[in-house]
Order: sequence, then C-alpha cells, then structure tokens
Amino acid sequence: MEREISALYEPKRNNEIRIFESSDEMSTDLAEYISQVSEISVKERGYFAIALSGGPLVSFLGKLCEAPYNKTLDWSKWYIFWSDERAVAKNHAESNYKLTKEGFLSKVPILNGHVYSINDNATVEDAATDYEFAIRQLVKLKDDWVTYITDSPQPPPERITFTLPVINSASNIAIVATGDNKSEAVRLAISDNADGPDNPSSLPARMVQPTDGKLVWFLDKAAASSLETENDDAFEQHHEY
Ligand SMILES: O=C1O[C@H](COP(=O)(O)O)[C@@H](O)[C@H](O)[C@H]1O
Repeated sequence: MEREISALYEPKRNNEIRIFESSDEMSTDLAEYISQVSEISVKERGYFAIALSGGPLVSFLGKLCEAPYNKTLDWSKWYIFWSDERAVAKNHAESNYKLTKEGFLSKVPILNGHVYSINDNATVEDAATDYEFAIRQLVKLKDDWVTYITDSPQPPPERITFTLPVINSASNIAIVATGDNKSEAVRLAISDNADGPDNPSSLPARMVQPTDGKLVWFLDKAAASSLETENDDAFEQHHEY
C-alpha cells in the first residue's frame, strides 16, 4: 500500500520520494538503485562515478558488498569521490575517507587509482583547490566545483565540499535520511508549504535540483514522519513529487 502524498507537494520534474518501513529496507532499495544506475552508466559511458558523503550513508552501502552485487557489479569501472569531507587526517576517527574505506572500499574490488580522496596534508582551502583540480582533469562540469568551510556548526569545523552546480550536474542524486531527528529537516527541504528559513541557502537541500538528471529521496518511516500524508498506514511508497 502506498501513502498518498504526491498531491500535497508541488510536482517537480524528475523528483521522487521513497519511504520505507525501516532503514534496513531502505538500504536494500538504495543498493538496488545504485546497482542499476551504475550498470546504466557503465553501459553508456564506460565508467561509473559516485560521490559519497559520510555519516550513516556508508553503512547503508553495506548491501553492495554482499551477494549478488559484490559479484555482479563491474567494480573495475567504479570511481569514488567525496562530495563532503572533513579536514582531518585520513586515519582520523572523523575522516569520511576512513569511514568509507573501512565500511565499504575494503570490501569491494574498486581499484585504488579510482579512489579520489581529498588531500589531508594541506590547508582546508588548498585541499579544496587541489580536489577541484583533480576532478577537472577527469570531467567537464561547471565553475566553482569544490569549496570549503571553516565554521561547520558540528565538529570538526573544517570541511571540503562539492558546490551546488556540481551536485546539480549529476545524472542521479540520492538524498538519504533516516531517523526522526531528520524529520523536520526533511519536511523543510521537501515541502513547498513548509514554514522554513526565508533564506534557501540556510537549507541547501532545497536547492538540490538536477539540471538534467533525477533526484531520489530515500527515507525511512521515521525521517518521513513530518511529511503530511493522506494515508498513514502504508510504507513502502514510491512516488513522484
Ligand atoms: O558531518 C557529516 O555529516 C553528514 C551526515 O551525518 P548525519 O549523521 O547527520 O546523517 C555527512 O553526510 C557528511 O558527509 C559528514 O561530513
């Protein structure tokens, strides 16, 4: 059964919300989604490039390390980037690279040369410049690809991060959120009627809108709990909004 929420949100081109009973079900679908996107990309372009954040996302990738994906995916064609990294050493407990290495990269045969980690031996500003330079050697995208901040509201304060033009240039964007502590942010990011911050830049997820691609939200029931629905009984649901 599906919860009917499509009528409550202004339709946007190529956007979809998927809501699951649990984060486990969500990660199963996320793995299938990534598998399909990667197969299409390898077929059409000869490679698959994915930019990862840190946080719980990395554990959700765990299903890709298991059957059937560990055997069926063409890992030799995968390229790994970080859309967001903390300016700490690669072996630091707060490094997104370390998290990804331990939770994902060490479990699948992705080539070391295809893993584009961020320089941990430079200032945060130089690391952003270096990373942009490295990516510019590989792909044609827009200006201002990688930037940095030194005042993250949560520690550690220094981060290197993709800019919106780069994110919005992707063919496929997945935003993954679980837990009820994310529900208000999810509501503010998705709902056109939400009483949110007047300045959209204070909620960057609202500005994620692929120019020529598709955006899919992967939410568990708890993270979706503040979205208005007409039928609260049902999960999993897939709908366009
Ligand atoms: O600081 C970070 O956190 C986010 C998400 O973490 P969450 O626990 O709030 O879901 C992560 O995506 C980002 O890459 C990381 O640097």
